[in-house]
Amino acid sequence: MPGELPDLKMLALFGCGAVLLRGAGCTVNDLLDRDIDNKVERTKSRPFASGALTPSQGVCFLGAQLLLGLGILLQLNNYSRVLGASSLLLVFSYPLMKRFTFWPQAYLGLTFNWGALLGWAAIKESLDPAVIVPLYTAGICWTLVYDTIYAHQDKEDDLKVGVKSTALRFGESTKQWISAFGAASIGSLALSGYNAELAWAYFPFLTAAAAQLAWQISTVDLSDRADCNRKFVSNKWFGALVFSGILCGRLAS
Ligand SMILES: CC(C)=CCC/C(C)=C/COP(=O)(O)OP(=O)(O)O
Ligand SMILES: O=C(O)c1ccc(O)cc1
Ligand SMILES: [Mg+2]
Repeated sequence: MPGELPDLKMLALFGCGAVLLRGAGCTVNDLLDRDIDNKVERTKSRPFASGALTPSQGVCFLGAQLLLGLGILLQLNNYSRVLGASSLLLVFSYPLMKRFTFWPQAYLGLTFNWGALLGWAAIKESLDPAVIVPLYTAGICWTLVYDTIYAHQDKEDDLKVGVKSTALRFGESTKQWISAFGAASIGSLALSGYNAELAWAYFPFLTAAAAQLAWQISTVDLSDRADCNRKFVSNKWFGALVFSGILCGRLAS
């Protein structure tokens, strides 16, 4: 509702759900990647890659994560329960994509941003295409930016172990590609906010978020692993700016 704070119970449920599902995604990913991760310096000390945990212990842990996730999903409306459960198809198939396509980052985008659809559905019991299509698109384009930067950390190792990524696909043209995806993300966020009738206060935050994105893309040294990681992590600020913009755009409307 315009001029109101978001439902705090929903915010808490989605906060916990995001942490749980991201965790479950990491468990699946690290289980399926254990024979790749043990050949790569950055990942070889992970629990399954190093043998500290057995795959069956991993499956039990995954079961616990998914059960807790189910506890959250059951508190939402029926429409959202189906939508939320269907995200598991993406979560379970994501780790396989890096074996087949140079665009696993796009698939991670489809997976990671499912929550945007779910959030809308949980409140409205429907999906309004004018808002959620550009919102989901914006999330996918944003993921393509930060996960391509992330993948540049591993490009030499990935070549050795036969893993594909947009970092390898884009190569020397990475900055042009991610600039285009960054611009598409900002444009789509503007359209989504406009269609959701957010107040003017949303747009200064979106402008600041665009500046943050432009800063990371223009300053990242793609041949420096530490800098790639730093710029990847800096996306928490991009997320915080967009979130604050939505909040203020709603309060001021
Ligand atoms: C909800 C989901 C799908 C969560 C998974 C997130 C994740 C770990 C992505 C990176 O995979 P990666 O194999 O490219 O990265 P790394 O090399 O760090 O394992
Ligand atoms: O949650 C992670 O570990 C993660 C998320 C996004 C990425 O692009 C890479 C890793
Ligand atoms: Mg991996």
